[in-house]
Amino acid sequence: MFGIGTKDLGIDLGTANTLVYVKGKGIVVREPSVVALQTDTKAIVAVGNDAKNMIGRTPGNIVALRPMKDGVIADYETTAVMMKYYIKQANKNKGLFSGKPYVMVCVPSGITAVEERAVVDATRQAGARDAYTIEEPFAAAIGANLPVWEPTGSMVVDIGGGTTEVAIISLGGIVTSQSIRIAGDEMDDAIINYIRKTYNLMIGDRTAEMIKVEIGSASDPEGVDNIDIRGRDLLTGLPKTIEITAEEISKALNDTVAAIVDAVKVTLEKTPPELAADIMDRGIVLTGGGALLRNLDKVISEETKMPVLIAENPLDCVAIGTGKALDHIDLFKTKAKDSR
Ligand SMILES: Nc1ncnc2c1ncn2[C@@H]1O[C@H](COP(=O)(O)OP(=O)(O)OP(=O)(O)O)[C@@H](O)[C@H]1O
Repeated sequence: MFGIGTKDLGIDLGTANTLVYVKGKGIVVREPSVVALQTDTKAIVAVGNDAKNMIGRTPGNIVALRPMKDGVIADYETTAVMMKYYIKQANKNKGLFSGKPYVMVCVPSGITAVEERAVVDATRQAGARDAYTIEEPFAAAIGANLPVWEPTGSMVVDIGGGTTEVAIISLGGIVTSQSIRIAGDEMDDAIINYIRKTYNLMIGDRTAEMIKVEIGSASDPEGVDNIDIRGRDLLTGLPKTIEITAEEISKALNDTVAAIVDAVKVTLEKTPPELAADIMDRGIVLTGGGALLRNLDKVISEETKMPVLIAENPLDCVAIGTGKALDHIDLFKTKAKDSR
């Protein structure tokens, strides 16, 4: 069935980052989900890190774009091109696979059938022998080493760039879940809006993300330093530097954090009591880049009265889980056949 040397791939096709996991090797590609194209010919100028560095800095004939939005494909052709590039990259100089690989791709749990179809088709177009999908929070739970196949409740909150996925898992399936299109990108937008309104200063997406990572906090950022940021003064049109405090940024992030906490609470309210008791024992596990926001674990714990843990390597959990799910590919093949 498999070509000699063919290796299967797990791809975490994220709004912010794309990771490729090769069975038996681990994560071999980890790059931003960004592509830079010539505006007229659509020829690719750069993909990944090189393209991300161009965001907000391109001349008129080049555009740097993120083909994924809110966890789903916003630009089909560019997504396929990006995936093709990363599948090739996964094999670069390593000779990991010779034939076309089977590819497992993660998708948000709130995805529509049409959106899921687009992911499968784009993956095939990118060179997969066949493509299967796994729901992101399920992959995150596998990647965080939660006992997903056992008759016990596990709860995972995966906070990515475009979506926050909350799920209760038991016996190899999602019992109840909640997917909201509010996550890291929304935090960046909240910072941009706050700085524009308060200081009449326009900053770019990359600066906003840097501020969030450097001094962002879900609550009480005691001991976090102020930083200087640069942007364009909306009154004079000239570049300007201002100093902002961690308290201000924490306040700017209030609504986004509240929306994430709310999604966790709503999911808990829908959890059957036996599983809720299991989760009380083992705790809620946070994955995804958003899990690294200072004090987010504390705030969720205070609001839910549950223990909260951050997974080891939260940015890698979905990719690891997507890759590990390849060991159970037959389960996913059956599911794919059922829905086709
Ligand atoms: N230290 C940090 N503090 C806060 N946020 C962070 C930190 N590090 C990364 N992030 C944020 O995590 C997000 C990316 O996380 P991740 O790679 O898990 O998302 P993704 O899988 O690409 O997105 P999605 O799951 O929505 O498709 C970005 O918004 C990034 O800014």
